[in-house]
Amino acid sequence: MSAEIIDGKKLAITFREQVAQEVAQFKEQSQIVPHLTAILVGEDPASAVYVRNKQRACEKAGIQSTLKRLPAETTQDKLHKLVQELNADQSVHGILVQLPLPKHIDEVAILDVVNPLKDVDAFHPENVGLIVQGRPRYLPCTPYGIQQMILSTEMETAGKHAVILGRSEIVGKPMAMLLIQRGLGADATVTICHSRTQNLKEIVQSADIIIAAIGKPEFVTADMVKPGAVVIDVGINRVNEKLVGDVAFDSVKEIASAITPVPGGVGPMTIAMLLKNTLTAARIL
Ligand SMILES: NC(=O)C1=CN([C@@H]2O[C@H](COP(=O)(O)OP(=O)(O)OC[C@H]3O[C@@H](n4cnc5c(N)ncnc54)[C@H](OP(=O)(O)O)[C@@H]3O)[C@@H](O)[C@H]2O)C=CC1
Ligand SMILES: Nc1nc(=O)c2c([nH]1)NC[C@@H]1CN(c3ccc(C(=O)N[C@@H](CCC(=O)O)C(=O)O)cc3)C=[N+]21
Ligand SMILES: [Mg+2]
Repeated sequence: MSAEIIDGKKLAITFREQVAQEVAQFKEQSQIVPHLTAILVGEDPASAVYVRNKQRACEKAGIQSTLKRLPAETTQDKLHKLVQELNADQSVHGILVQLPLPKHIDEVAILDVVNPLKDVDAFHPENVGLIVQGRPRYLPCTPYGIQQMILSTEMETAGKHAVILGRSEIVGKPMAMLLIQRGLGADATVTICHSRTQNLKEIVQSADIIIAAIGKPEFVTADMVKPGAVVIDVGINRVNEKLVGDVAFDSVKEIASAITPVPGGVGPMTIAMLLKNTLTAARIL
């Protein structure tokens, strides 16, 4: 039996329409246009895709979006000052610093400067702390989108074994935090795997839910997947000009009960959640 393909693009459109309605209402009441500003330093293929799609999505939802492009050689100090300027700019509600930053930049030091109230990625330690404590201000866009996709399958997550591949601050770690919370689309038993994990294949084989976020094209193969598992593919890899995920989609879909495609899966949902967070930012500022 072939898996249900979780249509992230379609689900994202539903969420974006909802946000667009709320944005329109908010504008009418407040006369304020929600405004997201992203900073992109240098070039990164996954960031390039993100930048393009999110600009378009913002426009459609009635959210103003600005992109600050800086050359790869930009100094720490210059970037730091730009973030401070945006913090002080009353017309900017959401600030997003595209990751990864160039090697010579201290990423953490920059992210720490973002006003936590404008931190729509939820990377600031204050926002991470609130997530860990189960009282989020902003939900991290990619994990939040993934949780919504899992909810859309109507699969019970309570008590299930979720195995996350990757321990990044942007996907793996916050994903684990959402799935261990009490409540709907959560209450899972969570294992995080990374490049030092032993017996990774056996651990993944025991998963009811697999979330692959390592950035290795088609790393998760059919022999690693328990029949009936739900498989979420976060990977955005460019292979011969094509977008490929971290899961060997064609073979895994024959074993899984549900699976997300790349493109058309997690990516569009990440953007939908970013729009939601930008509206939240405009409301709380
Ligand atoms: N669709 C979307 O919305 C988004 C997609 N992405 C994509 O998701 C992927 C992951 O991104 P991100 O989380 O930023 O990744 P990072 O590169 O920051 O982290 C990768 C993680 O994977 C682990 N890892 C690498 N190789 C292996 C391996 N062979 N076995 C087990 N673990 C491994 C690393 O382990 P260690 O810590 O030990 O190095 C690390 O924890 C990328 O393709 C990225 O483009 C990212 C964000 C959003
Ligand atoms: N501070 C920060 N926050 C991020 O959330 C962040 C980041 N930096 N750096 C880069 C990664 C990557 N990322 C993507 C989001 C959406 C798509 C996306 O829209 N994907 C479409 C692509 C469709 C296409 O254009 O081909 C899809 O998968 O269907 C891709 C990649 C967010 N990231
Ligand atoms: Mg660095």
